[in-house]
Amino acid sequence: MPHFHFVSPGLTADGTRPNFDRWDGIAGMTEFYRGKRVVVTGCASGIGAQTARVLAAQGAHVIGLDQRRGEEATAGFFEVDLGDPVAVDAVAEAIGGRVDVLFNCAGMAPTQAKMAILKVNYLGTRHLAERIAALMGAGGAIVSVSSNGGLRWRTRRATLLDLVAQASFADGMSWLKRHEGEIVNGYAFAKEALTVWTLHESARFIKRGIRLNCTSPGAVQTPMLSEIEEKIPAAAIDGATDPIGRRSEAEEQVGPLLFLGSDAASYVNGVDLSVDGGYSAIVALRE
Ligand SMILES: NC(=O)c1ccc[n+]([C@@H]2O[C@H](COP(=O)([O-])OP(=O)(O)OC[C@H]3O[C@@H](n4cnc5c(N)ncnc54)[C@H](O)[C@@H]3O)[C@@H](O)[C@H]2O)c1
Repeated sequence: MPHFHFVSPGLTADGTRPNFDRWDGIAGMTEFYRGKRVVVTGCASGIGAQTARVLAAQGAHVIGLDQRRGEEATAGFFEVDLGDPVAVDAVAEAIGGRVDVLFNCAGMAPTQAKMAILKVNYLGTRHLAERIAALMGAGGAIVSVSSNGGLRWRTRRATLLDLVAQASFADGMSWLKRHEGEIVNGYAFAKEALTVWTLHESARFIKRGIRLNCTSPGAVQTPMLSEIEEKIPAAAIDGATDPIGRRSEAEEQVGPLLFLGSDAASYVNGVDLSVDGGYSAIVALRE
């Protein structure tokens, strides 16, 4: 059976350019996910739960992954700890078949232990993406939720590229253990690594017709932010909501994610899209 070679309805056979006979650009975005097989991590809560909900409403076949079950009803669900590469391999095997789009929304809060965060938010997320990419054909897309907590990746570019060059989960883990003492903020470093991995690997993935992009949200009102607020004063969090002057709702993160995963973004690759009300723009001009 010639499966795995997926041709997106809106793209040419090599998956890299719109088929203008059938393509209706941005107008087709709401129809894009109908019948698509989509994997969403972190589907039990917050941004992942909202992403899974909207995708299901748009007619996608949503396979949710999380370390625990949430209230969202996805067509399929796998319980998995993204910090466990053997479990990630088993889930990718169990998903099998063709996958059209992967949304990496799962993540651990900055309040958790440093090495656990690095393992889940970077190493495990990357490992899953590589495994799911093997189930995609030309026209596939991977969109990860990074963070504007990682917006200073340029200040550590060489170090982060060295980490990204570690080919396997185990190699990455050894690298992190060797450099543990130098990593001050595990959450920021993990998000910087995820962003740099996305930018770097996008050049490689696109040769297979798979686009790789990420979003960097600012403060989003989810259970994770409530957890953060128990340790960090609300005023410090709201300091990073400048200039829009309010926090994001989880739903407001979904549109940019769905856009990047769809054919409406067929020429968008290797992008870190800030979804933070303009905060990173201010920082970029200031620094
Ligand atoms: N909330 C914010 O302010 C904010 C800001 C920037 C980026 N982000 C990022 O957005 C993403 C979604 O976060 P959220 O705010 O919706 O948080 P959330 O806590 O509501 O949801 C995160 C989900 O990830 C799952 N998860 C955590 N560790 C896991 C593991 N080891 N294996 C499998 N699943 C795991 C959790 O069970 C949970 O369902 C995260 O990557 C987070 O870092 C959030």
